[in-house]
Amino acid sequence: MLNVETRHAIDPATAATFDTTELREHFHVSNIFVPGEINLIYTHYDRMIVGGATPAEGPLELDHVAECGTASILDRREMTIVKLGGPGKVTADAEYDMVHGDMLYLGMGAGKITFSGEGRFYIISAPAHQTYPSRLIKIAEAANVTLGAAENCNERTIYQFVHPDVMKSCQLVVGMTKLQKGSIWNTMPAHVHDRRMEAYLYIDLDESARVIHLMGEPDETRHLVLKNEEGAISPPWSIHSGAGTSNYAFIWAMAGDNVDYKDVEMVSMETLK
Ligand SMILES: O=C(O)C(=O)C[C@H](O)C(=O)CO
Ligand SMILES: [Zn+2]
Repeated sequence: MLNVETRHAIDPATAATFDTTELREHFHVSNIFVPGEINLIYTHYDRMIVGGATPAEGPLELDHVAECGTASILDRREMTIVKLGGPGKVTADAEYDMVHGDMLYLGMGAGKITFSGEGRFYIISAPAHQTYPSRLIKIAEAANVTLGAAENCNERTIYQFVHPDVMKSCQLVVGMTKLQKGSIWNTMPAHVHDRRMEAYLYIDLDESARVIHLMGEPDETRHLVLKNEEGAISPPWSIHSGAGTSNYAFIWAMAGDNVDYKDVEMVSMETLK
């Protein structure tokens, strides 16, 4: 069963008027992993799609998505699939066996996608203009950078999977950030990047743990309280940062005008409100 929800783009002045329910309606990503279902959110931020596939009784197929207006979803798109939980398999232009934390890049034209096996598959897709080779990327093959310090509670390693230092893609830049035990802050100091939107999915949290995700323009911030395997859609004008009640990991994914991870505007602590 395929469900697709459309999220229209919200401007910062409108977002500043939202109450908690409205903020969550527009920016919160939840309930994407439902056994036997593929659930997609088609955003109008760089037309990024985020979603989940959770095979239960048998394999799930992703092919025609009416919102994309093509015969098959990857006819004019690229995709990254992240494996969460038990092992599983993706079949598209080839067969890919995946374990927790693996990322699979599927290039434009890779065809119908079949998900099978255990656990959940996190799906990220953006429009593409040419075909780059599909590739299964293990964490050991990702570029990585360690940032922060234990005394600032933000010691973390940023693993860059779909990134120019590792492989070519059209728009997608995707990775996973893992916080050390005792560290709770991601992306603080915060940044924005008007050239690219971003989506976060928080993972590896205990049932009772939460991340207070910060969003909004730097001088007009709001928050979303998120649990395990929930996320946030970050418009290009918004900061995306968070503090957890424990350490955690998260998957970040961007699409937009460039694939330059370092092309960001840092936000000074004086600006944050
Ligand atoms: O912990 C961090 O800092 C991040 O992982 C930041 C994200 O990768 C990001 O926002 C990329 O633009
Ligand atoms: Zn960012």
